Amino acid sequence: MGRPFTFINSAMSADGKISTKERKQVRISGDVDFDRMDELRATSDAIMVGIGTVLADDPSLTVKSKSRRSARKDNGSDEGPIRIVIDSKARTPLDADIFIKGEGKRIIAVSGSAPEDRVKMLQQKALVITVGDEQVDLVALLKELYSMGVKRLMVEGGATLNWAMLSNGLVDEIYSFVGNLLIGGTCAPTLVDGSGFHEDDILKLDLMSMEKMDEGVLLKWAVLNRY
Ligand SMILES: NC(=O)c1ccc[n+]([C@@H]2O[C@H](COP(=O)([O-])OP(=O)(O)OC[C@H]3O[C@@H](n4cnc5c(N)ncnc54)[C@H](O)[C@@H]3O)[C@@H](O)[C@H]2O)c1
Ligand SMILES: Nc1nc(=O)c(N)c(NC[C@H](O)[C@H](O)[C@H](O)COP(=O)(O)O)[nH]1
Repeated sequence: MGRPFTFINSAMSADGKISTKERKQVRISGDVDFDRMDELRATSDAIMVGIGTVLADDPSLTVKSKSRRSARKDNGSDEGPIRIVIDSKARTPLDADIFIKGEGKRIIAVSGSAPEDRVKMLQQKALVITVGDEQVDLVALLKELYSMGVKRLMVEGGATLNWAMLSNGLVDEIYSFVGNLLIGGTCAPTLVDGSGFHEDDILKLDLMSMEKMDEGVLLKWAVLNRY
């Protein structure tokens, strides 16, 4: 059984950071890049983020453009893609914007270590999928999403989830907007955090395109040696 075509979309500073050392959000994208992100959301079957991003940014993960929402509904889809949180311990707040804003299905992926009472509460708001013992088993989850009809999956970070998806060979392409700012900070999250690749298995990319956008540059990469 297959898995969805999966791409990471992210914005990072010129020094590779995706937020500050306190994990505070920084506006990196310009208007054109935010609109490009909106188009990607509108043309994806599902959008996935990690719980760290939900707790730090409380993103709605909604499609902002009314015409894009209408086009989805004209095609018989919900106005927004399925919104998925990778949340081992079921920590997604019940008043998170992904529950309050926009239409469309929500999925919370938890692991077997998630407290039963938290799982039960989240089941009022979303489809809860339990997969994995301590952390969410992303390989198994993507297979299940594919069987549910998710053929095109957008991953919007953050740093740790990007690492997990890439190190499991689950990412086909990376679209990275590099903004005209420097964030600095040893502890500031980067595009890919996690435990890092060993020098013998560094992940290789193929540059698909590069274009000036807003005050920065949009880089599109194909991920090699993926599964
Ligand atoms: N600039 C951007 O494009 C962008 C996009 C998204 C997030 N961010 C920033 O990134 C930061 C959040 O990144 P982060 O790394 O703290 O959190 P994250 O969003 O990457 O979530 C990681 C968490 O997901 C959970 N998880 C469950 N199963 C997992 C698995 N198999 N592998 C890995 N994690 C698993 C763990 O609790 C883990 O800590 C925030 O500061 C946010 O502002 C920036
Ligand atoms: N693409 C992008 N450019 C940025 O400059 C920036 N700071 C983020 N940060 C990721 C963040 O989690 C969400 O992209 C925003 O919070 C959007 O929020 P919505 O989902 O639209 O509510 N993402």
